Amino acid sequence: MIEPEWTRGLYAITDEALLSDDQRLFSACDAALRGGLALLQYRDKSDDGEKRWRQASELAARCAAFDVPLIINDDVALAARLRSAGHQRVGVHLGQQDGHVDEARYRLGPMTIVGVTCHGRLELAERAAAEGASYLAFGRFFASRTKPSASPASLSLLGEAKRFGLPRVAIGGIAADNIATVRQAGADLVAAVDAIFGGEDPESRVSELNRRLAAPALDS
Ligand SMILES: Cc1ncc(COP(=O)(O)OP(=O)(O)O)c(N)n1
Ligand SMILES: Cc1nc(C(=O)O)sc1CCOP(=O)(O)O
Ligand SMILES: [Mg+2]
Repeated sequence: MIEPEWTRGLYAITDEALLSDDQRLFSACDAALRGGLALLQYRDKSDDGEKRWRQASELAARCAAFDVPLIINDDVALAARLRSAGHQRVGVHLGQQDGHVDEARYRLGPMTIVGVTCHGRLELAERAAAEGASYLAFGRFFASRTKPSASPASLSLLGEAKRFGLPRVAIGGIAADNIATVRQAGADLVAAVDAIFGGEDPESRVSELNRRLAAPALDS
């Protein structure tokens, strides 16, 4: 089977504190897309529904121009609304408290990307794989400024999770100086917030992360 292009590479995640208004959000995401992303996740923990709809629909259009899927964090209803509005390459990321894969698939369609947080636990990955997840996210692997409270995970998980046959995402404190480590440990996709959006010039940051990601993993 030919792997879809989104299954390897860099996965950028937005943050409403770092990208605090529409202009910053859209220009930073455009720059990151120009640098070369496999996936972009819209992560906004506010309860401002009007803002979330406005920003997510604009990002969906910008991602479509780069042929990059947009993943909506937590919110299946928002993803469903975007799909109804014609944004077909919109998926969802679910944490352990964010609902079930089968329900998301039922609402969003069988081909939709539905990613699942598995923290540092293979049994969560096994369950997510059995329920039909599109990718398995593990972390955090390093100290994270964005989510310091995230529980730590061991790098050896990434190799062990190969048996599920799904793309493995590594997240948490990943930056230019450690991205090769998670790649070598088996990550197919590497997710980052601060390393991409935590300073000037997201395009150069993404290019540099991609350059360091290019080394093949030992288990590929
Ligand atoms: C790619 C990716 N991996 C993990 C997470 C974390 O999801 P969750 O545990 O639901 O926590 P919040 O992001 O909702 O705070 C993620 N968003 N993306
Ligand atoms: C949203 C999120 N989830 C995590 C997990 O471990 O589940 S770590 C994290 C934050 C990732 O941001 P940064 O790249 O800035 O560390
Ligand atoms: Mg969540």
